[in-house]
Amino acid sequence: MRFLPGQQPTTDLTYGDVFMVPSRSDVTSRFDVDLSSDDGTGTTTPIVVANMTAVAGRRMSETVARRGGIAILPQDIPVDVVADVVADVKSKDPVVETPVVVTPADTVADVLSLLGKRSHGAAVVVDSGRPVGVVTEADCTAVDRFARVEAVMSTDLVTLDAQRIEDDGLAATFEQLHAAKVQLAPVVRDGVLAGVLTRKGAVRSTVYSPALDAEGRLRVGAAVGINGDVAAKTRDLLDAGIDVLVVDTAHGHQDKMIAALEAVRSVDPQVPVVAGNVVTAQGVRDLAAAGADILKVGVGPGAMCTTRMQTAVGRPQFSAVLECAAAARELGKHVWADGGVRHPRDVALALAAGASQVMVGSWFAGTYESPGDLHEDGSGRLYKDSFGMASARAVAARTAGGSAFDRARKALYEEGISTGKMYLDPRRPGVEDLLDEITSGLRSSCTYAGARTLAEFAERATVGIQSAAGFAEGMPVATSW
Ligand SMILES: NC(=O)C1=CN([C@@H]2O[C@H](COP(=O)(O)OP(=O)(O)OC[C@H]3O[C@@H](n4cnc5c(N)ncnc54)[C@H](OP(=O)(O)O)[C@@H]3O)[C@@H](O)[C@H]2O)C=CC1
Ligand SMILES: Nc1nc2c(ncn2[C@@H]2O[C@H](COP(=O)(O)O)[C@@H](O)[C@H]2O)c(=O)[nH]1
Ligand SMILES: [K+]
Repeated sequence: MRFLPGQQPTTDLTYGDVFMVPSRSDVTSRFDVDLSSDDGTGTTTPIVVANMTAVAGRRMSETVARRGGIAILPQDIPVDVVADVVADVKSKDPVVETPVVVTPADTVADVLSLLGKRSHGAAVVVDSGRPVGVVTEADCTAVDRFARVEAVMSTDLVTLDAQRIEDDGLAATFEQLHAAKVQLAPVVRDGVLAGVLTRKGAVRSTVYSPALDAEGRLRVGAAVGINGDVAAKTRDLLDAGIDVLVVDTAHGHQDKMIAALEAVRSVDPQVPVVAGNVVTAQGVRDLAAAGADILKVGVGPGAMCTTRMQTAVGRPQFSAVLECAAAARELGKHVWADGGVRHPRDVALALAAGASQVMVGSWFAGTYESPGDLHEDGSGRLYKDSFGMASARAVAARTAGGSAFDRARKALYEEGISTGKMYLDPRRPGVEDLLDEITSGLRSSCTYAGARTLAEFAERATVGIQSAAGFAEGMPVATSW
């Protein structure tokens, strides 16, 4: 990446401070851009779901890996639960999606409480393993909430055979759904429900490639903190089958992190080890020397984060990524840009600055696939609760096993908000909708720069510095001014 001629920055910059100019390009289609990362994590979409309790769980992990990204399960989740989630994610099909399933005897209230778990807008009704109907939210309106599913479901079913999907291909399957005027259909194998395929899912599976391990199963990562028996926890996580290990703490450039990395290396992990967070070249060098393959960059840009207000510590994220990526490149290492991503442009800028991937937290909290319960705010808008991993809420959960005295001491150090409210975008309520928005923006950014790969993008991108008015000019204007 280079700055426009004459524009060497004299101050640290964040995503909003910069823009990219187009360069002459011989990339004629956005579909020709390869978004795979080159950092050894096996992702084909450079998006990592942040290890936050309000964001990364089993549905998120499965859904994002199917579209080429990877989720990191938070350090606060007990290891046996991580093992269970990893096994579950790895049991999922890379193309056929996991449906919401109900039985004919369930109630409309049951359906309504479950529909928001996935983005399909429908549940499959199953009897003895076989699909017998489909029920949508529309089927559940203006009926008694205790009405049984069998009374409201539609039974003129279009089902897809798993083998035929493979034989005919996804484009033909899409046409079949289109001709039948349905948005989704249960997928069966020997008559038994194997999953569901939506029209959008069929299209997406032709545009994205899933992030798969050597055995063709979806990938998922997990985080470990720097306290306690780091080697033992690492061993347990590796035994659970994780594909990436993130060693995570707020202040990554500290001796305890270096000791934690030594503990991690002592168990000889055969998966990439990510460590952070840092924002300086020296932080990169020290953690790389201690054994990190990938450095996680970002102090204070996170939406749930109060570190900068509490401590004045941090660094505007674009400059932090730029400096850390340059230092990492010299060592043959990589960086992940972690936090502060609110628009697709931020992802493009982080990658232009040299990150191999971008970590997204709070933005993804506001989706059907995040772990939280769906709430309605009284005006009809849907939202989910989000909270920082250093918030009082998370600290209380993390220290639950400690003595009351220790918990009271820890509670003094709150560096995150406990009460974030992340609204679902009615036009993009699912995480795949956000991935579509991000990756289409990013593919387009790459063609503007004349890049076919992310490595070419980081090399070719030309960046300028803008005023607040420059940034505002780029905003769409939906009503007259
Ligand atoms: N990217 C960011 O800007 C930030 C991210 N977070 C996230 O919150 C989660 C919890 O992290 P964390 O608070 O580190 O908790 P951890 O449970 O990982 O513990 C941090 C350890 O580091 C010690 N420590 C020393 N200096 C600091 C410091 N300035 N800030 C925090 N700990 C320090 C603590 O000791 P002692 O308690 O005795 O001081 C403790 O032993 C992580 O997921 C982290 O990524 C949190 C804040 C900022
Ligand atoms: N200072 C804090 N940082 C936090 C906290 N919880 C998470 N984080 C960091 O934010 C990113 C995600 O950023 P986002 O803008 O996408 O939400 C995450 O990966 C952590 O590094 C916190 O409580 N305090
Ligand atoms: K912030």
